[in-house]
Parts: sequence; structure tokens; C-alpha cells
Amino acid sequence: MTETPVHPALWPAPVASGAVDATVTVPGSKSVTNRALVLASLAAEPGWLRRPLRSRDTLLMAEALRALGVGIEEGVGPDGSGEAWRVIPAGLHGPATIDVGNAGTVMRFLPPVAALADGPIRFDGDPRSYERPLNGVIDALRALGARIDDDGRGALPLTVHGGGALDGGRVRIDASSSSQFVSALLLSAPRFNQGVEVRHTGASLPSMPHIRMTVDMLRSVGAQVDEPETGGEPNVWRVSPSALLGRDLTVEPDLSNAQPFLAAALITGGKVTIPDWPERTTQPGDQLRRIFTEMGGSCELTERGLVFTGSGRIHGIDVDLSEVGELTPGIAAVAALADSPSTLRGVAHLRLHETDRLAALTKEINELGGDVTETADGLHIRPRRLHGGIFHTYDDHRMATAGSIIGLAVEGVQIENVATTAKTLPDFPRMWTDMLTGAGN
Ligand SMILES: O=C(O)C1=C[C@@H](OP(=O)(O)O)[C@@H](O)[C@H](O)C1
Ligand SMILES: C=C(OP(=O)(O)O)C(=O)O
Repeated sequence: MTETPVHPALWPAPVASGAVDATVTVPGSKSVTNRALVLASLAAEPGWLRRPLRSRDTLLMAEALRALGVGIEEGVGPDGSGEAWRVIPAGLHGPATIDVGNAGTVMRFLPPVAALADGPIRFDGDPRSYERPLNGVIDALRALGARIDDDGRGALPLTVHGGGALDGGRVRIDASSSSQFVSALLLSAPRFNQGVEVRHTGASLPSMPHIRMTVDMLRSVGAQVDEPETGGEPNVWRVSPSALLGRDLTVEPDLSNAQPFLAAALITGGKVTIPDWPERTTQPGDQLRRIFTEMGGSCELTERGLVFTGSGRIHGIDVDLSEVGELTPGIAAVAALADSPSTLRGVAHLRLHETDRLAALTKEINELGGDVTETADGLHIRPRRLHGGIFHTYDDHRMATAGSIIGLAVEGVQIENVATTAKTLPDFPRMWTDMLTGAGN
């Protein structure tokens, strides 16, 4: 008998032989790490970042800030425990070139920082980065006094001609395609001469928890922020000009990257513990406790972390994911294995993420025998008996983890380019097999 050839770029997704029972330590949050790097770089004094995520998106952010003159050094935290980055702010200078890869946080958060530098700062990235919207940031920065050369499409590549300072002031933007437009302007605003007032004028605004995260982290370094959720005007954020403190921050585990492991407990009727799950957090991944409970699991926040247990049943769900769009691929994967149909709504903007996630999920799940249709703002998923095949990932880390979730229950699923998980979780394949063998318990 001849063996099936294994293509080097295809990773045979392991099938679970029984209920998983594992403790999975998840690395730091991408969103927290990249905000913390920006804020620490703009501070008036050095700061520490403990347990930072080291993945493609965060290493690109660190490299970009270094290119502008910021010191980011490897070290152990001030109490001698844990790995840390020491961030030493400095005058921001060009000329410099910044590679954003396909990191939304880098391509959106750094042009405002570059406007504060002196000299030209060129931004470039992966081919997909040219297609992701940046118009909200470009137009707003121009309105606030920055000079930017681009090709007029409202996207990369571009050059920000930093003048060493930015006036700031009032600006209107439509952030319906990405909450990161709002976060980007707020993060640098304490260093604008007049601070900023950002007014969102679009019909909808996705990923509100990520804007809350921006506001919380700004306040934690001493910034004064007025915002809708604490009594401010709807859709208006104001940041006053001020010096920022250098802090000692420990980064929370990335709860969105905990998703595939929680999904494994749900699908196999097993149990997964995620240590250091925060009691309170702005991370959207915290909503998995509610969503995966509705889909059939149960969870308990204990001293050991979040203990999530599957019941052996997986239910479909009708859910608006506009606040937590980045959880959609993992939820779609679980929904494809459920005992009833699902409707995922409120996520039209996912068409502009790492890939067109609505099209990619529809195509890949259907090619395994599934029955998924795209709607104007989401997906209808009717579970079917699935079969093996190649699960293409389109350079999207969350497509790779979504395919791996399906592979737990379906023989013969092969993930194309699993290495793309390095965007936010470089060790994913080893963590996944360790979870299945119970290593690390
Ligand atoms: O600010 C952030 O850290 C993020 C905001 C969200 O972006 P969108 O609002 O563009 O969906 C989210 O999907 C992304 O993964 C991270
Ligand atoms: C949308 C995502 O990333 P980005 O920060 O590149 O927008 C994501 O991680 O799901």
C-alpha cells in the first residue's frame, strides 16, 4: 500500500481521539501588547512591559518603533521575574521605513506616531495591507495638520512627512470599516498640541471592546479621556494634551487566542483550563464565556484560571458578533459541527480583515462538505456531515485555527500554511498537539 504524500505546506490537523483534558498557557494579548508599546514609546519616562506577546504583529510593532528611535530592550521585569521589554522613549526621527506586515494595529496605530516624528516615514507591508482600509487615519491626520503622500486610494503604501509635532484638534471620521481608526487617533493624541476630539459619523462602529481597551490603557498612563460610555456625547472621544507616565504593565493572556483551545473542550466534551484568565478585562475574547456556554459548554473562573467544560453537545447559535468580530472564524468552525443551524451577524467588516473572512469561511467549510452561505453582514451555517480535504488559510491566522478546530472532529483535514498562525500565536501547532496529548497538565 502506498502512503498518501504529505505536502510540506499542508499540516495534517490532528483528530481528537477522546475528550481533551488540558491546561493551556496562552501567550500575551496582541491588542494589549501593541497598544502598550505605542503608549510606552510616547511616554515621558521609561516603562516595562512584562509577558509581552512575541509574534509577527508585535515584533513588527517593536521594530517600527525602534526605527523611529525608541529603545526597546530585552530584560527581566523590575522584580526579577518573567520576561519583559524595557521601553525607553526618545525623540522620534525619520527618515525611516516601517514594514507593517499585515498587522492592522501597526498600519493604523503608527501613522499618527510618525506625524510626531521629524522626517519622512515610509509605510509599506504585505500585498494584503494595500487592500485594507486606512482612509479614516489618513484623512483625519491631514485634517489635524499632517502631510502625507499616498496614491489616493486611502491605503498603503504611503509616506508621512513628520514635522516633529502635530496641531491636533477636532476631526470627524467614519470608522465603520475598522474601530482601529478611532484607537489610532486616541493613542497618540496626548502628544498632539491640542489633543484630539474624534467624532465617528458612520452608521455603525465595530469592535467596541477594543476602543474601550484603548481608553482604559490611555487612562492607566495618566491621559485624560472623555468618552461616550462614561457620560460623554455618543460617538465622540476627547483626549487632552498631557505627558504620559512610564508604567510597569503585565500583559494579559490573549483571550481570542484561547478560543481554539476552548473550542476543543466544547467539541470533544472535554475540559480545558486557561491560567491567568483576567477577572475583568476589555478583551473581546472574554465574551467567549457567554458564547461558548450558549453553544453547549460551561465555565467557571477559579483561582487556577478559566475552567471550560464541554457537555458533548454543540448547539447552533444566532448571535451578533459586531463587538467581537475577530472571534467569528472560530465560532463558525464550531457552528459547522453543531446540532442545529447558526446565524452569525454584524460582521460585514470582516471582508476587509486579513482576508475576506466571510468568503474564505464559506468556501473552505463548503469544500469539506458543509453548507454555509454568506449574508450581507455575516454567515448562515447549516451543519452537515463533513469530510477531509485541504483547508486553505489565505495568510490568515484565524483561518488556520478555525480549520484545526474542524480537524479535531473530521478525519483528513489538512491545513495549508499553518505557519501563518505566527501572526499572533507562533507556537500554535505545538500547543495544539500538547493539548491533545495532555502534555503540560
Ligand atoms: O484594536 C485592536 O487591537 C483590534 C481591533 C479589531 O479591529 P477591527 O475593528 O478592524 O475589526 C480587531 O478585529 C483586531 O483583531 C484587533
Ligand atoms: C483582524 C485581526 O487583526 P488585525 O489587528 O490585523 O486587524 C485579527 O487578529 O483577527
